[in-house]
Amino acid sequence: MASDESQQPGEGAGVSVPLPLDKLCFTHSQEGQPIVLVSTGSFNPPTILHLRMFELARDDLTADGYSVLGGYMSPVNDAYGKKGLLPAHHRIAMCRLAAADSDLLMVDPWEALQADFQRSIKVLKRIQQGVNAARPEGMPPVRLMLVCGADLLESFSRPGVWIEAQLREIFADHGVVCISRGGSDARRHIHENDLLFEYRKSIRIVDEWASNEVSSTLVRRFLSRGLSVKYLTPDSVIQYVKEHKLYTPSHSKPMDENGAGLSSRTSTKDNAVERKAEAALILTP
Ligand SMILES: Nc1ncnc2c1ncn2[C@@H]1O[C@H](COP(=O)(O)OP(=O)(O)OP(=O)(O)O)[C@@H](O)[C@H]1O
Ligand SMILES: NC(=O)c1ccc[n+]([C@@H]2O[C@H](COP(=O)(O)O)[C@@H](O)[C@H]2O)c1
Repeated sequence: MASDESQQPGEGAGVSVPLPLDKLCFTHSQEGQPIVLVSTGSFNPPTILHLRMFELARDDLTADGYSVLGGYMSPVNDAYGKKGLLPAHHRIAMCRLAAADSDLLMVDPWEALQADFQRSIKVLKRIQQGVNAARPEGMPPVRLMLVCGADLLESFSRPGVWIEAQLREIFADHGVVCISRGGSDARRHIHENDLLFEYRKSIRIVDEWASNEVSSTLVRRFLSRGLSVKYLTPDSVIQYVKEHKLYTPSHSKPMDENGAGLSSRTSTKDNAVERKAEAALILTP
């Protein structure tokens, strides 16, 4: 299905960003259909559960004969405007630190560096193009799958949040790996929603049997109260947070303090200028 197919890898509405490819394990491709995983989100900050999602998804797909070549975290654009969202350069830096120890995870800063909010389908298409352009000759096309928690799956049926045609494209062309999460019943949600039910075969539900109550909200709350977050997020992220004095009570104020709108999905001019200035720095891993 068509969606920005004309867009070249690394090219968006704003800053051109190379796709990191260093951890992609192209040699796995002989073992099964090649898959690359992508998770979009705030990652504010990344937690161990964000990292776990990729491990769970890889195990589940591998057990069914797929070959997972790598994975990407794509931090959301500042214009998403979620309350307390730190500027993208901090979230990109923390995601990179969190991904450093992973054998499959990379961070694609493209979405965060664009002039405006980007729909997830665009992120999937961009990474799909970049990965396939780099794949060795003779390898079958690599499929990009969206990895998410059950709460994100629930948002698919929230009016005005997603575009139905794009959801159909995500299901039909990519597929979703949905990780169970306390408070969300993914199976029931699929049963109760006609669109999700229609595409139920494109949604893999993976149960996390270890306790997974950790969220970025919890980590931010602990940090703003001066409490320990050790074992909830990697030590390198904790170090970064300390060095940059993030998630102190002043950082937890709504986004306008940081230069972006609260809930409108458009960025200010100042934000765009700042983002361009930061881009050179961010593009260097
Ligand atoms: N504990 C978890 N279990 C399953 N999925 C999770 C978990 N934490 C995050 N995710 C998933 O990771 C993706 C990115 O999430 P996000 O950055 O919004 O984290 P979050 O912890 O939900 O954030 P916040 O608490 O700030 O709302 C989403 O698909 C979300 O569902
Ligand atoms: N239509 C869309 O493509 C769409 C809608 C809502 C959220 N999203 C993405 O889902 C993620 C949700 O992140 P949070 O769970 O932190 O709100 C973000 O990366 C956001 O870009 C995409």
